[in-house]
Amino acid sequence: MGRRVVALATADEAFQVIAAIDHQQHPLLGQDSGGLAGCDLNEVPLSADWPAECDAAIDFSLPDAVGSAVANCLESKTPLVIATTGLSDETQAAIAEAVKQISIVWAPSMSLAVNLTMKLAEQAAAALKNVPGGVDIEIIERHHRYKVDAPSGTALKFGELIADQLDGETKHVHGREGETGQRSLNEIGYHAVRVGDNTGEHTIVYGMLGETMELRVASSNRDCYASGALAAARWIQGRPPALYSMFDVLGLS
Ligand SMILES: NC(=O)C1=CN([C@@H]2O[C@H](COP(=O)(O)OP(=O)(O)OC[C@H]3O[C@@H](n4cnc5c(N)ncnc54)[C@H](OP(=O)(O)O)[C@@H]3O)[C@@H](O)[C@H]2O)C=CC1
Ligand SMILES: O=C(O)C1=N[C@H](C(=O)O)C[C@H](O)C1
Repeated sequence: MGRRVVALATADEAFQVIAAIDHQQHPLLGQDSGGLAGCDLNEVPLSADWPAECDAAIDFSLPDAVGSAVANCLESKTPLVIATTGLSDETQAAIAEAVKQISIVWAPSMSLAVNLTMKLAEQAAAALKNVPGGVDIEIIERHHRYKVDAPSGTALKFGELIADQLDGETKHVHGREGETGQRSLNEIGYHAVRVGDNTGEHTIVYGMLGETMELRVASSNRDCYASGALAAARWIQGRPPALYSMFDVLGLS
């Protein structure tokens, strides 16, 4: 994702890439980040050091690395866009503390289509929850074989938003195996498929007695996430310290 953010930012006059950051041991440190991203050389070498100041930072990294991005942005008072998924409770607590001083956009999907589908999924859950016979809601996500967290942050967010629309307590069930017994009506099922180079696909199934409805959103490359993160970096300029979501950025709140 870092490569696509650098490539799209380089191609857009509204942005100037001033740093490209990876960890201390990365074998490509020192190489031109434009070259690594497959675009024009930009004389910004891949580095482990954060700049003293910049207008905004975008984090697509690993769950364990997000804490250091938050700490660095706090030090330089830099607005931060966090796209990394699978964050620990500790990192989430660090974000909650940081937003007292800096503005942060945090979302499991930067894609416009995904965020719009989340709104439709909420609406569908609210409309179908009292249907005669009940509705079974299952979330199926597909991603590339390299993905390290499951289910996707996006699938978890879909589940959270849908659960908020349902009555009573929702059980979140991850996969099924063996003698599971009959499905209860108060659960949301999650299924994480890992296949090839799939760049991200989510299907929300609403199964009723007599008919089934599905909402599906799929990317064909990863630029929807990179361009969404850049839009968030632009949107966050001048915002007061707070935790924002892509719903805020996209005007979907
Ligand atoms: N919100 C959204 O729209 C999207 C979110 N994502 C999420 O973004 C994250 C990154 O995805 P992706 O780009 O595919 O993952 P990659 O593994 O391809 O890239 C992560 C990069 O972060 C580097 N890294 C590791 N530790 C640190 C550190 N301490 N500081 C800086 N960089 C570090 C890794 O280095 P090394 O390779 O050496 O480990 C690697 O280069 C995932 O959590 C993914 O789920 C992905 C797409 C969209
Ligand atoms: O790792 C990925 O690729 C993606 N991760 C995000 C997630 O976990 O939801 C977003 C997107 O689906 C791509």
